[in-house]
Amino acid sequence: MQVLLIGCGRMGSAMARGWRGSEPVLVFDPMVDAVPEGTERVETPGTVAGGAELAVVLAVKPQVFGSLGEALRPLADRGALFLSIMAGIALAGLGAALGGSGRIVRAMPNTPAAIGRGITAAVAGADVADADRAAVDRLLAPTGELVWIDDEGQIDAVTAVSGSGPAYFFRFAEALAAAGAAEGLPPALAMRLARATFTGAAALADADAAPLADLRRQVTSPGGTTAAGLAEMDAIDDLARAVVAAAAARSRALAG
Ligand SMILES: NC(=O)C1=CN([C@@H]2O[C@H](COP(=O)(O)OP(=O)(O)OC[C@H]3O[C@@H](n4cnc5c(N)ncnc54)[C@H](OP(=O)(O)O)[C@@H]3O)[C@@H](O)[C@H]2O)C=CC1
Ligand SMILES: O=C(O)[C@@H]1CCC=N1
Repeated sequence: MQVLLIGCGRMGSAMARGWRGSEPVLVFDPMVDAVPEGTERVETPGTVAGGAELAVVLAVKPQVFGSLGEALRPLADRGALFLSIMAGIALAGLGAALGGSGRIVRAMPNTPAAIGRGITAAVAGADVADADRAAVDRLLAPTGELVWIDDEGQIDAVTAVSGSGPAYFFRFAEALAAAGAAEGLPPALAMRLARATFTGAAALADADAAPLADLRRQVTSPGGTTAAGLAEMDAIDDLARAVVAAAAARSRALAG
């Protein structure tokens, strides 16, 4: 299947790198100086040839999409399959912008997609056939796991948990490093310890299927240091609730 990528920033270029060699990839992004090796730049997306065998991947910021819908309509008219990874923009809004097309899949990946370790949730529009789902399975395979959901109403929460989620873990590791420095460690050593602990804990959780609560208990000696630290973390549930609620609310607001 030929791919036309609209927007070649962080996520778009990560996906394009994964497709190289397996799918012919055209890129429309007037803002980037160079497109990824093995892909071809196009100047006017609406003139790209191809009908049902063309997949148009929407990877611009949601705020930019409004100015692009008109230019992409000819592709929808010719029956192209659309795959949107934009936060917030609902299938109904995408369909309206594309002149009523329902051959649209709305997906929410995350940045570990760049190394094939992402997780994406996707929901299909009304006119998406089984063959289209199979095409999306193939397109997203290089990015990691894919889970199909039936209820589009869940996408805002998905965005808030896994779409934005990598940033929360990075932020916590940054805070852990800062706390280590405040406790007297040289900042560079504190950051090294925090980062290695973060990636090591993630690798352990990946290698061991035990519930996370069990992995946590394995660290926590009764009456020991971890128990003392965890006792200070009671607010984490409310914090996580506020973080996810804020991100989900922002996702809903981006729909405009
Ligand atoms: N980053 C993430 O973790 C995730 C992002 N997403 C979604 O993916 C989409 C892209 O995000 P991300 O890759 O981070 O964003 P980027 O800003 O890195 O990428 C968007 C690209 O589109 C370019 N662009 C701007 N205007 C146009 C235009 N009119 N036509 C074509 N290209 C244009 C941008 O150029 P310029 O930078 O000069 O404006 C940039 O190169 C967003 O909708 C976001 O919601 C989804 C999941 C995770
Ligand atoms: O911050 C954002 O809006 C995008 C969507 C999910 C991750 N990044």
